[in-house]
Amino acid sequence: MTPDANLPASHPPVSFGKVGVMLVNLGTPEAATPAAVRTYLAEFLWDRRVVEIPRPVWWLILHGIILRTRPAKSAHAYAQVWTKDGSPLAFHTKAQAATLQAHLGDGVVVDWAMRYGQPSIPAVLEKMKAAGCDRILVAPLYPQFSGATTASVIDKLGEALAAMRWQPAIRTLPPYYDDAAHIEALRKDVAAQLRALAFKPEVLLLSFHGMPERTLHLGDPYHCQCRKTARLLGAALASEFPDVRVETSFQSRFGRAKWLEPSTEDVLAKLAGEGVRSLAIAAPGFSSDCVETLEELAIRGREVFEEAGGKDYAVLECLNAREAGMEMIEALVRRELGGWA
Ligand SMILES: C=CC1=C(C)c2cc3[nH]c(cc4nc(cc5[nH]c(cc1n2)c(C)c5CCC(=O)O)C(CCC(=O)O)=C4C)c(C)c3C=C
Ligand SMILES: [Fe+2]
Ligand SMILES: [Fe+2]
Repeated sequence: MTPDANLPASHPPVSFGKVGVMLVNLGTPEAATPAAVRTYLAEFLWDRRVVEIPRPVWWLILHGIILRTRPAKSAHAYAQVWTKDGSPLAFHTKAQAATLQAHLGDGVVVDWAMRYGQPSIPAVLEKMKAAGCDRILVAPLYPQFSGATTASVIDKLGEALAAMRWQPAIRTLPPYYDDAAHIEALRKDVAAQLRALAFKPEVLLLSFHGMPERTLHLGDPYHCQCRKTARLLGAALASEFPDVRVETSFQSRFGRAKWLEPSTEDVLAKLAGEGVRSLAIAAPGFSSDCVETLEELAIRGREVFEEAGGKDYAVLECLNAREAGMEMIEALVRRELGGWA
């Protein structure tokens, strides 16, 4: 459709007809400094989907305690994994979008956004609209659904759409925790990395990000979806690695409430204490490496395992923008675009 010659000069450009795909991940600080981490955490931890404590009480705890202490500690963790291209999470998400763009070709506009911080979902939505997109697939890059992650992306999207006069048609990518394409991508990628290790691990630990346990009792499917991913991946790996025992755990505990168990830290110490000497760890709940895999698992996890008597320890890479993961994302996206592109 061509712009209407009778439009007043003040009218924004009007063009239609393209399809957009927006990959969305969590978000990350702009720099590995306490100030930048504070800004990031202030937005992230104020989200009602993330912390469900009533607001006035939570404001006092967040601003009175957490934002005074945690930024320095977290900035130290980020500083250990920061790259010349910035935060690993942003770096990998950007690479995934570029690779997907190359796979899908110029007929589709691919971009990436972050739930917290930049590039924001509203800004990318406006950018896609300006590029002529009138149909947009929003793909939260979380295999397992949780209120704190997937639903929060949809909240932000709804908020952005509510502020737009003319808006595109929207589809969202469903969780893909048990999708055959996802399990096969994980199997291929994990198997290749296990084969390349200098040692044969006795245990493959699948570590997922944790959630407060009460969210499970309130009906959040996250825990069950993590368990199913782990069961399917374990079964898929069994024929090539019959002697590797697969275990599951939950990492990154935050706050005082009870979180999903068993905790990754406890499992690492327990396994080493029971005599396990060699262990590989994978994080199939993260679509890309980030501070939680590169610092918490690769640095602190190793310390826990070695201090408890473990010897050989390896953290496998997430799917990132490598072939197996990108083929899977492409397949899921193409399926969702059916009839659109
Ligand atoms: C993969 C799924 C994730 C779930 C579920 C999740 C829940 C969740 N997280 C916090 C608190 C923090 N998470 C932090 C980092 C972080 N979390 C995820 C993913 C999930 N979080 C990712 C990918 C990252 C890495 C971001 C990066 O920049 O690399 C952090 C910040 C780091 C720190 O200070 O430890 C916090 C805080 C809660 C409270 C929660 C569920 C309620
Ligand atoms: Fe988190
Ligand atoms: Fe963490």
